[in-house]
Amino acid sequence: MIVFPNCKINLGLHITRKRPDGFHDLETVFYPLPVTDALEVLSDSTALQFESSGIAVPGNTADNLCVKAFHLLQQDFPALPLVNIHLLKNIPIGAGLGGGSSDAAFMLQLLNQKFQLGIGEAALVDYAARLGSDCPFFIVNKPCYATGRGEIMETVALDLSGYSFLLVHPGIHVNTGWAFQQLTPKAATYSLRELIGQPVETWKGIMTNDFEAPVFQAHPVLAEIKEEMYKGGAVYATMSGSGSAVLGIFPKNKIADILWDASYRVFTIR
Ligand SMILES: C[C@@](CO)(OP(=O)(O)O)[C@H](O)COP(=O)(O)OP(=O)(O)OC[C@H]1O[C@@H](n2ccc(N)nc2=O)[C@H](O)[C@@H]1O
Ligand SMILES: Nc1ncnc2c1ncn2[C@@H]1O[C@H](COP(=O)(O)OP(=O)(O)O)[C@@H](O)[C@H]1O
Repeated sequence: MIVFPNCKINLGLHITRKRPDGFHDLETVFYPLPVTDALEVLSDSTALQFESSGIAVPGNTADNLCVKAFHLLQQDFPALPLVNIHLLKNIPIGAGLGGGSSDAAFMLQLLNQKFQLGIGEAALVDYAARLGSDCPFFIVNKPCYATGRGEIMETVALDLSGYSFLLVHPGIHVNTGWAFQQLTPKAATYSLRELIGQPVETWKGIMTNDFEAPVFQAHPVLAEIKEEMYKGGAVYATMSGSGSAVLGIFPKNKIADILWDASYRVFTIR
C-alpha cells in the first residue's frame, strides 16, 4: 500500500500563551498543499524495517516519525503485523511545511486501513497529537482554523484553488523548539478567524506570522525572499510556520520568473 503525505502551510500564526507543560498555545490557519512524500508499507515482514530515499532524514530508524507512529499503535494493538516501511522523502525537512508530521499521520491512517483496526477520526487525532503538534491537522487535511497546540481544529471554507503558489526553501533548517523560545506570547491585534474569510488581496500588511521577526533576524535572506515574491506579483507572501520555507500566493498562472539561487528548492503549484 502506498500513500502520498502532503505538506501544509500556515496562513497567519500567533503564539498566544506559554503553557505550564512547556508548550505554547497558538492560533493559525493550516492549509494543505500538494507537495508530497511517498510512503509505502509492505506486510509479511519478520521484523519492523524502515528505509528512506530522497532527502536524507536525520536521526536513526527509531527516531523516525513513521516508526514512532507504528510503535504508538502497536502499544494498543499488540497483534499489529510487522511491516517493511519505505519513505521517499521529498518535502524539505525543518522547513515549516510539516513533512515529518504528515508522514506520521499518514502512517497512522494507512495502518488503520490496511489492518482494519477500526480507529475513528477523533481517536486518530488523539494518537496524532501524541506524535507532534502539527500531526492532528494531517488527519483532517482540510483548511482549518486551529488553536491549542494546533489540535483544536475547526474546518474553514477557504478555497485557494483560484490562485497559484510558490514555495521557496533556501536550505536553512530552523529548529522549532528554538523558534518558540525566541517569542514572547501575546494576543493578536486583529481577528485571524475573520480575516481568513476575506479575500486574499486584503491580507497583506494585516495577517502576520509571529515567527518571522526572530527567524528573519537570524536569517535575513528570508526577508529578501519574501520581498522578491511581492516584487514578482504575489498578492500575499509569508514564511510558513517556524520556517524557513517562504510562500507566495499569486494570481492564477501569474508567477513571475524569479531567478533564485541554484541551491534553493523551489515548488510551484499552479
Ligand atoms: C510551528 C508549527 C506551526 O504549525 O509548525 P512547524 O513550523 O514546525 O512546521 C507547529 O506548532 C510546530 O509543530 P511540530 O513541528 O509538530 O512541533 P513538536 O514536534 O510538537 O514540538 C517541537 C518543539 O517545539 C515547541 N513547541 C511546539 C509546539 C507548540 N505548540 N509549542 C511549543 O513550545 C516545544 O519546545 C517542542 O519540543
Ligand atoms: N519522516 C520524517 N520526515 C521529516 N522529518 C522527520 C521525520 N521523522 C522524524 N523527523 C524529524 O522531525 C524534524 C522536522 O520535522 P519536519 O516536519 O520536517 O519539519 P517542520 O516541523 O519544520 O515542519 C526533524 O528534526 C527530523 O529529524
